[in-house]
Amino acid sequence: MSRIAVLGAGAWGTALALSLARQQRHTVTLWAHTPAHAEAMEQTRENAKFLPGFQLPSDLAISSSLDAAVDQADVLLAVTPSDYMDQTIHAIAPALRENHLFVSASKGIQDRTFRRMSEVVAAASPIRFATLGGPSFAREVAAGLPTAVTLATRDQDVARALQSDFSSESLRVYTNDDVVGVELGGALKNVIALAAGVVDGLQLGSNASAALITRGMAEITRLSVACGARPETMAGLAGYGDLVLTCTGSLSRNRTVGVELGRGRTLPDILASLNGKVAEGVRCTGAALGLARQHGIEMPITSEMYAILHEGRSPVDAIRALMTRPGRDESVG
Ligand SMILES: NC(=O)C1=CN([C@@H]2O[C@H](COP(=O)(O)OP(=O)(O)OC[C@H]3O[C@@H](n4cnc5c(N)ncnc54)[C@H](OP(=O)(O)O)[C@@H]3O)[C@@H](O)[C@H]2O)C=CC1
Ligand SMILES: O=C(CO)COP(=O)(O)O
Repeated sequence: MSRIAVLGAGAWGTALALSLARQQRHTVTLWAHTPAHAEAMEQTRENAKFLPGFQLPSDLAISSSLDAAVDQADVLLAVTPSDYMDQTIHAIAPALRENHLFVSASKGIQDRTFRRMSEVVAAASPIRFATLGGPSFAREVAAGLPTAVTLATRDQDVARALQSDFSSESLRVYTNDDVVGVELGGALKNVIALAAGVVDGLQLGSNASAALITRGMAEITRLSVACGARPETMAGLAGYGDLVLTCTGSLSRNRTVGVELGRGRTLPDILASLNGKVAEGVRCTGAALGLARQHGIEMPITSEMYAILHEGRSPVDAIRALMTRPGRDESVG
């Protein structure tokens, strides 16, 4: 039994809190950063804003006090959008104890610094760290549908403890010591999912979709390995698994943003219709390119996606540019 604080009451934080609370062996608190959101969930026992349709069990505590949530927990499961990770770890740093474990379930890379979430956390605190990745739409986890995820940490004792805490009949948890690979797999697939959505929005067919996903994986792997990841991690749940899910699943917000771009809608219009829900790939595209430049890695799909998002490039021109690049040997990656 563990005392777990889920920091972030969006769709994913709520689904994980539900999954943990339903095991009936942990004490679980779900922290929302606004009192209004916490009060609404408390009154309705539902997260109508981000994950409607699922009843929150009465023993799942809801709080808008970060200090209280952290003080009463041993495991801190951070599920904010990645651009709030820095703010969150700095806010809780003074309250952290030696026995606290910090698990990041956010999928992103910090703007400007190009830091992964483990690096953002380590810059603020020496707390023991793990990251959760893999193909896991929040709604399906909340519905109790079978899901497999990867939990990565360099500390084997932490890996075993968290694997036991998170595992249930519907959530199968694999461990991995490749934190870099799991973090970059989760962050970079969002960029490729945007591009896969563009391909579908333009109705370019199944051949194009399969090619985009495969060549997307090639560039994700190139950059991740250059950053220290193992190639086999990229072939696992947090790499290929999450890429395939997000590029093909209709529940993906990143893919949905890409589909709408492909259909000709503008980015501000699409983002406004997300109503505060995060599509991490939109911000991560620039950070991924920055990281790639630091490592001298070519990222053609990511570059074209950046041009569509931020430089007014038309989706049709971006696809033409990708198709007419100089010939390449597939065996070099
Ligand atoms: N949705 C999914 O299926 C999955 C999402 N993820 C990842 O989980 C992370 C969170 O995504 P998700 O739960 O979907 O988010 P949602 O789009 O559902 O919700 C947005 C979240 O942003 C939070 N937020 C807004 N402003 C702040 C702030 N100032 N400080 C802290 N939090 C803030 C909201 O908190 P509040 O509720 O308190 O207002 C809410 O939790 C992302 O990195 C995403 O990639 C990973 C796997 C699956
Ligand atoms: O990361 C996810 C599933 O593993 C969710 O993807 P989206 O953020 O695109 O919805």
